[in-house]
Amino acid sequence: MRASLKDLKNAVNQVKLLKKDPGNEVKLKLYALYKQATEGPCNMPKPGVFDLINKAKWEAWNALGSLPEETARQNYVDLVSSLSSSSESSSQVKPGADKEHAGYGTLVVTSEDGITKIMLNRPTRKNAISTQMYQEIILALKAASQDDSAITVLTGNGDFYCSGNDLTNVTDTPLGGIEEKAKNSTNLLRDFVASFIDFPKPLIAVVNGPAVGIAVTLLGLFDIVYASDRATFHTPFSHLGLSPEGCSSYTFPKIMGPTKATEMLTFGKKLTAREACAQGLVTEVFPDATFQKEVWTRLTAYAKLPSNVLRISKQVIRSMEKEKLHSVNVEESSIVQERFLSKESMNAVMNFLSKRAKL
Ligand SMILES: CCCCCCC/C=C/C(=O)SCCNC(=O)CCNC(=O)[C@H](O)C(C)(C)COP(=O)(O)OP(=O)(O)OC[C@H]1O[C@@H](n2cnc3c(N)ncnc32)[C@H](O)[C@@H]1OP(=O)(O)O
Repeated sequence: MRASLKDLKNAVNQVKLLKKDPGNEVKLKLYALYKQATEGPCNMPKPGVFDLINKAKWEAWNALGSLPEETARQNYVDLVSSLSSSSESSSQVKPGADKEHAGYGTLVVTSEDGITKIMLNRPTRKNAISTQMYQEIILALKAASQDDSAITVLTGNGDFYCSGNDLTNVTDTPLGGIEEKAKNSTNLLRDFVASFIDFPKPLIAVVNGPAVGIAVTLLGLFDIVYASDRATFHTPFSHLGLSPEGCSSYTFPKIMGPTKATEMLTFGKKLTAREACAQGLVTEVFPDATFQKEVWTRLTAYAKLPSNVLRISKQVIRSMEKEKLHSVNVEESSIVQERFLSKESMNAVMNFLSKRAKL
């Protein structure tokens, strides 16, 4: 059942009773969701640069875009309920209770009911993957591969699933110059993709909104992909002077055939969720209004199956491909390293950054 207005009111009261201050970032998130749930999309003029607090509030609300009011209400209630349980669990850890894993700056990682959920948590940047986020996802997958959950889920916070590689990643050039930056970045890219290839349990993508770039290509390495009907799938590599990664040069032609894969990966054709489902990249599409409820109900049931059997089935289905996927990953990463240094790629990034600066 979706959260009602009464649930929202109760959750607002619950916030006042929290034992632990949830911190400014979470408070901003609560503010934005409340405004979206009660007033709809942000309709206020952007406050001036020196009005720091109101500007931060405005940005958090505005970042929710056209998120429907009922979804914002549900997200508010869910967030408060997770805060209440984590504030309880800090004083008394109940076996099997929702457990938030500490130590991540760009992710929220929780384990509950046999499911480890890794949520990308940079909603104001549309969950773009910063260098820190690449490193934290590698760590979170490593930890999830060893915990006692049956399945692992990757999803996004806010209105986007993920806007792909953070295009500002290239701006902090090390002493060794741009060549060293390209080498370090593509080593990280290779290790990041390898951690998906090697992940031993069922890995499920809950695609809550648009996905771009590497967030799309990686989907070929997931075991199930559920998408909201609001999600889109876009790989603008040629527009960025880049080449396909995430093993997509191998998985996409296998999944959808070489010509459809070429339209996406070479020509940057953006697919709707239904088109992506028809082409086999997405397992099932759900209406956005019921997406979270339907998906989590189903996953909770799946996670009750014996976890060792789920692991074994995944190995049986995927193990034959592993060696091939690793060699594709190494090859793709080395081509991306060259592309990073190309004029087309540098110009595309500079273009993006200068457009941002003018806003
Ligand atoms: C270290 C290893 C690296 C190896 C990887 C190499 C291979 C590359 C893989 C890729 O993923 S390529 C794809 C990269 N992604 C993009 O090109 C997307 C760029 N962003 C956009 O096109 C748009 O922002 C959007 C995602 C379509 C959203 O548009 P919308 O109008 O809804 O919101 P915005 O106002 O544009 O975004 C809000 C805020 O977020 C910033 N942002 C969004 N995406 C990124 C990003 N990928 N990198 C950095 N920043 C991003 C955007 O600039 C806005 O910031 P402010 O202007 O508010 O400061």
